[in-house]
Amino acid sequence: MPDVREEEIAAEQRVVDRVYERLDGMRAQAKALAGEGHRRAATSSVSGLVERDAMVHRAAAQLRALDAEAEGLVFGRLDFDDGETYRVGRLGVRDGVEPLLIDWRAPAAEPFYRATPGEPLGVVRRRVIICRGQRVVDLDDDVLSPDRAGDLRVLGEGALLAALRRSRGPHMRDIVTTIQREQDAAIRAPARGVTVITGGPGTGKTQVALHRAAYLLYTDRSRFTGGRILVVGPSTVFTSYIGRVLPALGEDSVHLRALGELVDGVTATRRDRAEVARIKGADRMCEVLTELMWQTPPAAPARLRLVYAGQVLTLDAADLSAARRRVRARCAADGTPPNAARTAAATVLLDALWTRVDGPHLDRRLFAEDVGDRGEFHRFLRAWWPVLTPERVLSWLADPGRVVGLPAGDAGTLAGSYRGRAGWSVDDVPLLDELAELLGDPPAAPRAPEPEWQLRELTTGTRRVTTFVLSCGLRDGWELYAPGHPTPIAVAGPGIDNDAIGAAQRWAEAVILREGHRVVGWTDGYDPHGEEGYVPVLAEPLPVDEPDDEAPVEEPYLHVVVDEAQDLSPMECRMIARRAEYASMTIVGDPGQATHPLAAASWPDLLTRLGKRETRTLELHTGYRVPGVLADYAARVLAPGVAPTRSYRPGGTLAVRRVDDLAGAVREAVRQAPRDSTVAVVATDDTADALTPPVDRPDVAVVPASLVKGLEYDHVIVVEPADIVAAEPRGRNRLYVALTRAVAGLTVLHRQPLPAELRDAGGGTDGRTA
Ligand SMILES: Nc1ncnc2c1ncn2[C@@H]1O[C@H](COP(=O)(O)OP(=O)(O)OP(=O)(O)O)[C@@H](O)[C@H]1O
Repeated sequence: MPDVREEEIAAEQRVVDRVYERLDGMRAQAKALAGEGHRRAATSSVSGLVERDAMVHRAAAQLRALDAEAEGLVFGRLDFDDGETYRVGRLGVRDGVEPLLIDWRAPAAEPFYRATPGEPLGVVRRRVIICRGQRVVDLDDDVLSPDRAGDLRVLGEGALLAALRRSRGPHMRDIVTTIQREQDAAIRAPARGVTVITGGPGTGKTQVALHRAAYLLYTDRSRFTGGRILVVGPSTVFTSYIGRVLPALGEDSVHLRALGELVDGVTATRRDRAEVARIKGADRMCEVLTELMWQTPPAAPARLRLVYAGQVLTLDAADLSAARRRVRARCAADGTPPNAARTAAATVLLDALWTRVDGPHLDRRLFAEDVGDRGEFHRFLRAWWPVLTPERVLSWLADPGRVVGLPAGDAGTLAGSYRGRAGWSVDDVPLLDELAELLGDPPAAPRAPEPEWQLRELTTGTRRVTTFVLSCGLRDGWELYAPGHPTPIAVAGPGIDNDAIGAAQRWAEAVILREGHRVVGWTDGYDPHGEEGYVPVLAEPLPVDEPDDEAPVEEPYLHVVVDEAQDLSPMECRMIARRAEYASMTIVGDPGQATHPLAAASWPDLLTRLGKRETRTLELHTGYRVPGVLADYAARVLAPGVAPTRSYRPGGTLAVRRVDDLAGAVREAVRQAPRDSTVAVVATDDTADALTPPVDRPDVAVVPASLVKGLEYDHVIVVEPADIVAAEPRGRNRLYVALTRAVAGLTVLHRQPLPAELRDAGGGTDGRTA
């Protein structure tokens, strides 16, 4: 006889089967929608294409979401005190009007993450349904009776422990089944204003930030369409680690970018040393860059020489410098940026040249017209006042003589960082962004004038028309031409009499409508065949999304999420603030892990840098990554005043070893790490360069300490903590970050004495603590 549990599993299986059946139906519908879209495209009209694109896009998004969510689709069940029951899953699934599955982000699913015995919210039982593929394998029930109030440490303990024990892949997985109460409160906090989410290592801040993005997209879908949430992470290693979580959550309308990727066309992964980062990250770089961009470009000609009215006119280097200063002063008066200042530069140069002209009989205006039109003057002007790119200007900093506004020592350090560099550093990206803003855009080239409309123009050759043209004449029947097309887009054939202008116009109006335009009236006009031609007075586009050849206008972000925000320098804040000007924000971070030399002293300070005011702060207290024994060890280097995290994860092994041969000890520690686990060797950036993973263990990563933030591994081997501390002013925090990456095992290897706080670590410097 099957026991109660098996019966319950079988009952859940029946529901899960129904949901998957329905999912198959939804998939078939989405495929049919895509097919219909392609069929419409066969009409090859503009509106057909637009419609096709929209349909195919919608169908593809639906299919993607259905496929991404197919695994573990149903994961929860809530039983209420009024007898109502429903299932919670990764997607909302209906069968007709009956809701089979509630999307985890829907308000109705909230009790799944919030109900406790003390505050049951009407729930009598909360069940986690554990599936493997489409098969229900286990159930985990919380009975929320008031007599168990205070009994519950976490929600869905069995499922949570199972999730924490699950083996780790190279990518972060979502936590929709096991989101905890305080995390849920942060995920579902209102979108408006600025939400600060803070907590120690492993408390799920990154998870919360990503689930929050998915939640906001779900609850405010009409507002957030077309990629209008920006999520910023500290490094490309980090963004690729978390990159799979969002699609798995069913969302692809999010721009996920590392700090080093925020400027289009640049992907920076290298961080500068702390003393360089301190200079590049400071606000005063704005002045340094402003001074820099008005300087004479290195390749600019040093002399202007031309002949006018038989006289040789010359401007030498000193004259040209003076002229450049005058251009800058003029531009400062009306806020013209350098890239829009070439006209001002021409005027100033002509003024300077005119002072060289000898001859009271000569006319100033004629002189300016003559010289200003000459090719040689234009060539000089383009070389002397080129359009500048941020990359070009920033590279000038390799010359310390160009650094204005910094103490000599800093100027030398800054210039040194640009000599022999391999590509841009992450710390350069805010400077490139600032320069893009400061340099401005060159004035747009004047558009070619529209060809003048010629009524009843007679011509025999083909010509592209600028509006729809209904043409009748040389051939039988009527032909309709569309803007930009040299051949007719529709031919009425002999079906409409050559004299039936009204009928032909009605036919044309129908075709034009299909092309997404509305005709307001007809008049005579250019006829491609040289006979009778009629053009619409106005054929205005219908309000449809026409495919646009022009560069897309960048939509402002409506919400910006910043992870590891404790580390943002003032210049990085300016870069993010530019993208968040009209956006609400979620700021996520841990002051205990702040390593940037210019990290803000507090959240209010950081928000001031971003030009925002805090609206709400939510704190996460429980850590799910680092087992207690490792968390306690790491907390020894935690800055005073920062509260350590309460760890929920059981187990963990700590080994601290003093060794003579560091490289050999690293190899040995790697060898001992289980094969099916993820392993990282963390060392100072300089040492990491010299350590290579053993050839037979490609799964072992050697990670410079500066890049390990936000990542996690089953086993972490931290090499020479004293060096990590000594490498930078906030080296202690860097070490804290390195020590809090391990999910199961931490091995600390050292040849030098350990930093004082870590000495006498439980089992001694040679000990192993479990
Ligand atoms: N509710 C949860 N259920 C299951 N796993 C969880 C939960 N919350 C967090 N985790 C896991 O704990 C680990 C740490 O999460 P996450 O990286 O989001 O923490 P964090 O606060 O951003 O850490 P850090 O500050 O060190 O970067 C991850 O493996 C995550 O999947």
